[in-house]
Amino acid sequence: MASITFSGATGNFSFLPTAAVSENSNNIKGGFNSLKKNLNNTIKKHNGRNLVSTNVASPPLPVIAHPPPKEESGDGYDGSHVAWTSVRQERWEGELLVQGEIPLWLKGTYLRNGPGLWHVGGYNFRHLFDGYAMLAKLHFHDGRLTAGHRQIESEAYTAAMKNQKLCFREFSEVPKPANFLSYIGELANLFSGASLTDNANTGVVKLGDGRVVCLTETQKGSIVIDPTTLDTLGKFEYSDTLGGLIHSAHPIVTDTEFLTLLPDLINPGYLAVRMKPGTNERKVIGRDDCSRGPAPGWVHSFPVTEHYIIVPEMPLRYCAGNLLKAEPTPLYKFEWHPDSKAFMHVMCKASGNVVASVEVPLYITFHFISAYEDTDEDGRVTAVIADCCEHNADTTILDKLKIQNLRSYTGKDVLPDAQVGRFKIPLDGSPYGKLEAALDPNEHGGGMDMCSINPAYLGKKYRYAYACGAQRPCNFPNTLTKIDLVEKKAKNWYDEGAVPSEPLFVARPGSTEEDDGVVISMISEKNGDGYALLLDGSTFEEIARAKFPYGLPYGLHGCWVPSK
Ligand SMILES: CC1=C(/C=C/C(C)=C/C=C/C(C)=C/C=C/C=C(C)/C=C/C=O)C(C)(C)CCC1
Ligand SMILES: [Fe+2]
Repeated sequence: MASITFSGATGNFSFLPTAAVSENSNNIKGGFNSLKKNLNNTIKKHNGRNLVSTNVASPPLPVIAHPPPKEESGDGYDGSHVAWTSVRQERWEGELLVQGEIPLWLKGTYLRNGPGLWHVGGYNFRHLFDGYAMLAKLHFHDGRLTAGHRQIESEAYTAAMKNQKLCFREFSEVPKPANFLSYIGELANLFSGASLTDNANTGVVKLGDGRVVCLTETQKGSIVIDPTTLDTLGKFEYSDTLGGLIHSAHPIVTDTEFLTLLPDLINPGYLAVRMKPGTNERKVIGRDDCSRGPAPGWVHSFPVTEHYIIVPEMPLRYCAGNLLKAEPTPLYKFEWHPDSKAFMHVMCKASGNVVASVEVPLYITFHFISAYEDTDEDGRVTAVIADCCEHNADTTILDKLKIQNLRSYTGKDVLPDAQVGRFKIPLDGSPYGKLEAALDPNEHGGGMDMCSINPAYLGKKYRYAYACGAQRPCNFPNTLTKIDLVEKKAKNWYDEGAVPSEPLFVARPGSTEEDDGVVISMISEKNGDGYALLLDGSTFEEIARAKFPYGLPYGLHGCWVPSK
């Protein structure tokens, strides 16, 4: 879609034709007229306002971003915290005024994906993970910052907008069948995967060949986007015949490969697969049978070391019965099976052989931080260490992430505790592994999730992790935390009322220290505002922030696309 660029006395800005089409507007075609109206308002309001940027690297900039009128969200929610409020409009792009200094070496685009719209045709979704995907971008260039956001045009989103109703099965939502016959058809669609969503609202990755793909847990929800325009380019079609409907939402992606796990719901186990850059074909590395249980454990993410793929087998297991249900069950598509125990498996990347399968204490994790090989004094690998954001084996976190619970914060401390869970998986044939807190959880306020590390340390022994932590009372992680796994200390960033999204570490080119770089996050504020935030990776002090024209909802995961 072409953009229209306008230049004025106070600077120039571009506005995409559908940018002013409110998500609530029933008349999509009428959007262009309202665009023109908004545009005239924008021009009038910005004429003569020449705000000075405090960024010494760039010339004074006009404010070129203008919030659209705050419309009623359409879901009966007045938006007291923008983190849990549907995005105001389908898309926007503009340059932001920077306070502080963006390092001149920071050249590239931070992309962040996440749910952004939780209602359709007057119907409100129940869970955070149900929302239609919204991509946000922060493009850093010469100390300046251009931002934008846009809904991903998945089939699920497009059909919902066209028909003004839910048309595909989301995390907790199921379309209502019109009658019994359509219910039977719906069941058939479920078995074929046709009724599952392709709403790619979880993550975004840059493949080794440069393609940028948004992902969710359904394989059909792999969608290629343009990292500059945020255009939806089309489905990422896997050209192999591996089949299956779901995969891990967090593949491990490097310049040379894409590794992921495909859970097998029929013969409980996992296929580990590899896809090379420039291809769409996944090849099997190996298969890992589940040790126990009626189905594989939920595998939202998994870690790797230099030589191994670590396959987690949580007692929170997929449940085919729950997949078929029309109403959400207490644990959605999953079931908690403590009797089936918990395991960690280690598969050799080269041979596909499973070299260790150990029972570990019960655990709940969605996000692994990283893993590495532990060696003895002779350099022999004796164990694998795998770290994760672990929710004290308590599934209640899933319920806390219901949109209603997030919106109805009363000031009570309701966020369940979490820890940096450190697994030690012996490779000497012993049947048991260990799980312990890697540091005192009070260091990060007891809550924690949404983590990243310096990507150069993927699979290697590392010291620092960046995550969201908690300053209590809270109902959701509300700090950014830098965790030092050697000193067993954390340094925390906090801004009252702020909900920060997953911190992403970008290394300074040529750096030799693990924490030499910046940490990028996007903040949703209680008052409806929001800003991009840059922290120094080493001191964890703020170095720059830039206010968005209006706050954006909370987003899940991001990636860095360096400029060429
Ligand atoms: C759509 C279907 C599914 C979808 C699964 C999805 C969208 C899962 C998303 C999971 C995410 C975003 C997990 C994030 C966790 C964040 C936490 C715990 C933060 C905690 C803070 O304290 C299936 C369920 C796969 C079934 C098929 C259909
Ligand atoms: Fe995730």
